[in-house]
Amino acid sequence: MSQAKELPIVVIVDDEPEICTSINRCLMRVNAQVHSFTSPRQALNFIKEHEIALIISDQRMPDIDGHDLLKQVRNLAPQSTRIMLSAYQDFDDVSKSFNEGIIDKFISKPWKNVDLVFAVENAINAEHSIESKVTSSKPVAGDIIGESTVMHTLKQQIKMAAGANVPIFVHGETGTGKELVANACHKASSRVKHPFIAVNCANFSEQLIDAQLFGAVKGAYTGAVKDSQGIFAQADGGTVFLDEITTLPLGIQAKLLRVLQEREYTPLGSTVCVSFDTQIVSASSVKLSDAVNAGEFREDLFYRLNVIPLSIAPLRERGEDIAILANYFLSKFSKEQGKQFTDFASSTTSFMKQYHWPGNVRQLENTIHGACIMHDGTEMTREMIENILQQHVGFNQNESTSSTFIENDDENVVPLADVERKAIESAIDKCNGNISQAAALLKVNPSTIYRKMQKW
Ligand SMILES: Nc1ncnc2c1ncn2[C@@H]1O[C@H](COP(=O)(O)OP(=O)(O)OP(=O)(O)O)[C@@H](O)[C@H]1O
Repeated sequence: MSQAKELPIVVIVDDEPEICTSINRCLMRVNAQVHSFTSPRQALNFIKEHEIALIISDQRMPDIDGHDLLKQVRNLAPQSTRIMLSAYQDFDDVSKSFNEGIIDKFISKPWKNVDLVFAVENAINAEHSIESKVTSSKPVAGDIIGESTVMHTLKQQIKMAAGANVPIFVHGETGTGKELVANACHKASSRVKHPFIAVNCANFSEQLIDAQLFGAVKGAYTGAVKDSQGIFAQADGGTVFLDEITTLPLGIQAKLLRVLQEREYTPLGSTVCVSFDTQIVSASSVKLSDAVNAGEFREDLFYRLNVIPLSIAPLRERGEDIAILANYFLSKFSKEQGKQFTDFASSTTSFMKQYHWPGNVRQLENTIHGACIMHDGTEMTREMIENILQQHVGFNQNESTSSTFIENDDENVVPLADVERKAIESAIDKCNGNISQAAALLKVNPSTIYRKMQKW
């Protein structure tokens, strides 16, 4: 066999010959044989005769569209990596193709060459290092623990969203792992070697968040004693994670919209425009659409940021993940604390599966951490967990019909919002009204409490 034949085969399909040519040019430095087709039918005929490693297809084509083409390729060459090129407005269709296992990744048009090369090289390297490639085992979103169907779907969506180079919005209750997901999107993209910088929008006044994001020149506001670089500049080439985006003051919402539209910003007090290249991931525990309806968030900014929406289910809705996460945290903290814990008593596991976890994974993590510090033994009992919950959120061991449990009897079910409110109010009471201390007890940001109080 000649050297050329051993190179992995990459197929490009786009009805526009210029697009084929520019992808070809972009992949010139990739170690692969690249074949391009303007006709999906010709591409299929080629694929029937050759073992391909990867296919990049346009989404909208006359005759056979990208979805149908890649579906056929999945059947003909299930081991191949399938990338769809798409204008992001078609995200719903792309998402469907993805969930059906038809595509592995999508890249928006116009694409960045670095993203395309990164995706192709990754796929080819994976292909070469693992004889039989299993798509779901690619090392993406690896830090996210969870085997439930919803978490599998989320991990797939992260793989797809990373590198698409359009804004991603992550929604989930407090402590569900929004920052973790944002970071996974960063790590799975070609921006991985550049910084990932997170900023909690709720922690600042309008002026400070402006300076924090876009920088400020000396004297722009009281306290600006020297020029400062904003997060957009610091994260250049990487990712900016804007947490609790709905708390952004309206003035900054307007500025952010302009910045995203024009791809440049002006530091506070300056007249010089600065262009930037960063991926934007934003997140909120409030649905963006709800914030828009409540008049707290600009609708035009909503459309800009919500291009790829990712949603994380609350922990209580993914029972099988509770045991997996709990075991992971037990082994981690037991080791860290020099303890002997190796397992949970079976009653502990069923207790943890029944509990509502209003603070989600963060609360589970902190509870097990606390139990590892405060208790000893080889098996972690239900009492140890209850004891920590009692200290943190005033959980009452004697209340058999405790509102913190998921009840089977519909009439006794207490809305989660009430459970959460009770936990927060009880923590605030314990701290004599000190929100920062209450937040520390609940292991959430003070901004989370302020936001919820505002809502009540
Ligand atoms: N699926 C998961 N696997 C492993 N750790 C997780 C997972 N989800 C969350 N965590 C852990 O839970 C904690 C909270 O996660 P994170 O800060 O990402 O949540 P969040 O939704 O951004 O919280 P907040 O709404 O308060 O900003 C972190 O320590 C994180 O590592």
